[in-house]
Amino acid sequence: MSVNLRSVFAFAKEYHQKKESQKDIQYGTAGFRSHADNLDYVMYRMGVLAALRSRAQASQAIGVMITASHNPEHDNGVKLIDPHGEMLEQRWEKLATDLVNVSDADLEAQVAKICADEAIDNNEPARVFVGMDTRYHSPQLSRAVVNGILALKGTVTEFGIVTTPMLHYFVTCTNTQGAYGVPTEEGYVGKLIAAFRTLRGESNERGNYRNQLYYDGANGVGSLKMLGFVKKLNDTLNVRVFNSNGKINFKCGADFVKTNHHVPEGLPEEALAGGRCCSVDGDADRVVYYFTDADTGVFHLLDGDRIATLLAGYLKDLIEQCGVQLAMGLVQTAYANGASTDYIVNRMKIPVSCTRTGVKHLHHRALDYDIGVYFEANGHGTIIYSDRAKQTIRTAASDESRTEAQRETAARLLHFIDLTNETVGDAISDMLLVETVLHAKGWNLRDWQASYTDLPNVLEKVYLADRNVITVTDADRVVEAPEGLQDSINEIVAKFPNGRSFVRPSGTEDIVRVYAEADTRANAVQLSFEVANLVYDRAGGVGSRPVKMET
Ligand SMILES: CC(=O)N[C@H]1[C@@H](OP(=O)(O)O)O[C@H](CO)[C@@H](O)[C@@H]1O
Ligand SMILES: [Mg+2]
Repeated sequence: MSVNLRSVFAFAKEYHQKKESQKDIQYGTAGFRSHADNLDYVMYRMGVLAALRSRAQASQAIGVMITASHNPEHDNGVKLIDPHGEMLEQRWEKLATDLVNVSDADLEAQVAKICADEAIDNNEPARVFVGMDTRYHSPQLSRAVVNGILALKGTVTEFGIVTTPMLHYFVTCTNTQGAYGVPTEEGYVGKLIAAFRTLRGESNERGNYRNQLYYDGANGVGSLKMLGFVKKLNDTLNVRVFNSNGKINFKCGADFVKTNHHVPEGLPEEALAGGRCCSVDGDADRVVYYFTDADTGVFHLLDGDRIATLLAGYLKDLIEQCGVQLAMGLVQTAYANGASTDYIVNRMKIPVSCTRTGVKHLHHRALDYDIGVYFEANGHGTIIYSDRAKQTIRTAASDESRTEAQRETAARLLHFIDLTNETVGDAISDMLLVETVLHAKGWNLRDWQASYTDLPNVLEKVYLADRNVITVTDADRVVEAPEGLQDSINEIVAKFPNGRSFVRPSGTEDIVRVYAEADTRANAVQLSFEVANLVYDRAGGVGSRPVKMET
């Protein structure tokens, strides 16, 4: 097989043209994201790049996921998945950005340059997996990706509509020759359900834990797939799925619930009486829990920080019980609530590190531990176990010198590992892990919430003429430019007890995010208001000034 690079250009010129007026875009926190109307040429070129990436990685399978996750319906996006199921290597993000931003006329030369720089032999096979979310424009964009792969004579496997974490899983299973599981939807569902059933044991209820969950599917692929799970779960877990047929992420889903601190629309009336609820996002890689107090009507959120503490605490107990020595650590971002960090370090005695925003950074850091638990506050995260950890636990499960209880605990840990989608944050897998721990402890959400009290916090958006005038360092916590801005933020923060605030340009939207937390809601709101206005003044704010949020 020989590849004529001219075909890449000819194909693009004929079917996937880039407009002259198209502005440059960047491979951001989670790939390219934009209005769906602007993405056809981006998709085509990402198909081309995925084929090149596969060849650069000894013809291993590469994933291309078409989704804009929690963004509104009119947006779409694309992200690439590397051979081990992780996000695309950062060096290649730059290649992706450059490839997307050249003109059609320069496309052939740009592809040739990547081939030369990366020593890619286009006679080698290229293997690419393609998946998409439920947005109505995803199938059309998927055609563009497939055409890009075919222009480079790659082999395409189309998985159709899948969650982002499912596609990561398929890539990993394939490149491990099945060691991680069977790379099909049945293989994925079967692995999770088998582990979940075993961990649940005989009884579906225990202590304060009730076998009823209300699940907001964000009108996306997460609801579609959950409905499939529900059939197979039988009564092991009663899940009532809602928001399965409307506009994606519209007044629902994990991002809406976390950002607005409010129940989603569509929540069944009965759930308001203290029912255990969760929301996933548009591509089902995030999950948050919540309940409404039946007596007071107050809404309580259990976010990604909370999920991290629940899972890490449970794992720590199991590890101690089975008497193995494994180093465990937790990874957060600057958006983690200060109270959660304090609880993990001082009460749970688990080391915590803080990385830049974006799961690729957290995942990378979590690899430093035998058992690395990482979660963003918004509910995106997972647990990864080193080969050493798996081997140690496997040995303990059959070690006759240990007590029977220790062996059983080790066996339980192995099922817990099987229930985890280690490749990336996975709303469904994470939800089943949370359900497993709550069931084991006999907890309702109030019991879970009692472990620590969140500091009141605010997350706000500020619109600037160019968000990139703000640059940050130290895991997003310190502003480098414009000069002097950080000093001014520090002066404001110092006025508030337990105050903390930072700003950074978003990697997924054309905005700057301001985060603030303090001892009271009123103080968090005031702190955020002052910092947002400071940023608006010093960094070129556009549109109306930031207003004060409700307290
Ligand atoms: C504050 C926040 O939640 N930021 C999100 C958001 O990134 P931004 O770069 O902040 O837009 O989307 C990312 C992708 O889903 C996610 O990883 C990240 O945590
Ligand atoms: Mg998502």
